[in-house]
Amino acid sequence: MAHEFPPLKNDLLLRAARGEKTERAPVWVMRQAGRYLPEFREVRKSHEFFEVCRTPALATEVTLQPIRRYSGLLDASIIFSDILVIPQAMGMEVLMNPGPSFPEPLDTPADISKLNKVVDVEKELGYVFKAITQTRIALAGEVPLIGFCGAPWTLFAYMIEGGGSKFFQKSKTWIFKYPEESKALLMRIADVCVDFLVGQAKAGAQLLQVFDSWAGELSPHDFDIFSLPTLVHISTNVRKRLAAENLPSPPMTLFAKGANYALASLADSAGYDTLGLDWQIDPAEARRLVKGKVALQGNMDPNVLYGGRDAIEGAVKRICAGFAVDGGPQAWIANLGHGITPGVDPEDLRWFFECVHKYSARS
Ligand SMILES: O=C(O)CCc1c2[nH]c(c1CC(=O)O)Cc1[nH]c(c(CC(=O)O)c1CCC(=O)O)Cc1[nH]c(c(CC(=O)O)c1CCC(=O)O)Cc1[nH]c(c(CCC(=O)O)c1CC(=O)O)C2
Repeated sequence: MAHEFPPLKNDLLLRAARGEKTERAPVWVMRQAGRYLPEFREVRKSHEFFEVCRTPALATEVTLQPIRRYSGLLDASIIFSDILVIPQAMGMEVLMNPGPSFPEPLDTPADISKLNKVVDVEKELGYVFKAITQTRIALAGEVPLIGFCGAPWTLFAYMIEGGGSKFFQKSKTWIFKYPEESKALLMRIADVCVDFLVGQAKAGAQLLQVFDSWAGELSPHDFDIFSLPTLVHISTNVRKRLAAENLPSPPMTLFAKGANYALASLADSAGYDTLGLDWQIDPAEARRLVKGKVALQGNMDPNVLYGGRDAIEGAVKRICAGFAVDGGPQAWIANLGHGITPGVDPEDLRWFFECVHKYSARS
């Protein structure tokens, strides 16, 4: 069922994602609804993390917090959720204490039988769809709403490591010792990603972002074998499924953190409109590698936000100049190179937004 939503008043994000010239760069930041905001910490005092994700009224409230606080400065909202809701939907328990931890990670391929055989995404993750629809209504068209999911390789690593990891020894053991079983599991995760993103688009998400946060742990060779095919599977099938129902596909962004080695090939053939960049690549070099085939998003080091106003202004100025095409913003979404961290002063983030408005403006 298609929903009727209030008309969109600010489409800078969608125009930049389509590669268009814009009067200034649209800006948002990954993790913009979160712990650096006192109003978020207030909600978290009385509600567990996954309770916020699973309760549409709470997810809507925290998604809107940065939009309210930075009214007129932010050009996108992102639905409050987490990449780890997919492993939960596949039957795994995930705790947040305070970082993610899986009491029963997958140890060997025999453990794959513990996962749900069929994942009913509507039943398991329908709460995200409800939150998206409610948030679209509450946004009243002020800015577009982004939906997202984790990429198969990153989720696979979490499911096997049982949480964050420094050396990725267990997940690497899987791909090198059990490559066929690994590829099959990665594709199973990819199928859930497809259902999840299609559901988010139908619920009202206006752009979809896939987070391959641990792509940089793979060698270029192994990325091509264990991640890229699943990323192509997702972009191709999300569009196909929506087209089959005569629905438009929202623009899609891939953030493959640490995989700047793959930028040229991702721009060529991964099937995404925008590639998100971490801070380890120079903007002009990224532009050169993608040859105008995709839009770019990023890429200020999130820790610059701890450096004070002059440092922030200097970095934004440099980045705006680095991404500019013919002297102005085109096909660029300003963002950090990864999520904002909990200790940032919200007023310093406001300054970041103000600097982007100032230095990216087409003269
Ligand atoms: O330590 C980490 O950053 C990753 C581990 C972690 C995850 N969820 C988590 C934590 C604990 C924590 O943030 O402390 C747990 C988590 N997820 C989130 C929060 C809120 C916050 O950061 O203050 C939190 C902190 C929990 C809390 O409130 O106490 C929400 C979240 N996760 C995510 C998103 C999407 C986005 O980034 O915009 C969003 C929504 C943000 C929004 O609505 O504005 C995505 C996410 N979650 C996660 C990852 C994997 C990252 C990695 O492992 O390097 C990623 C993707 C990424 O950031 O690259 C896993």
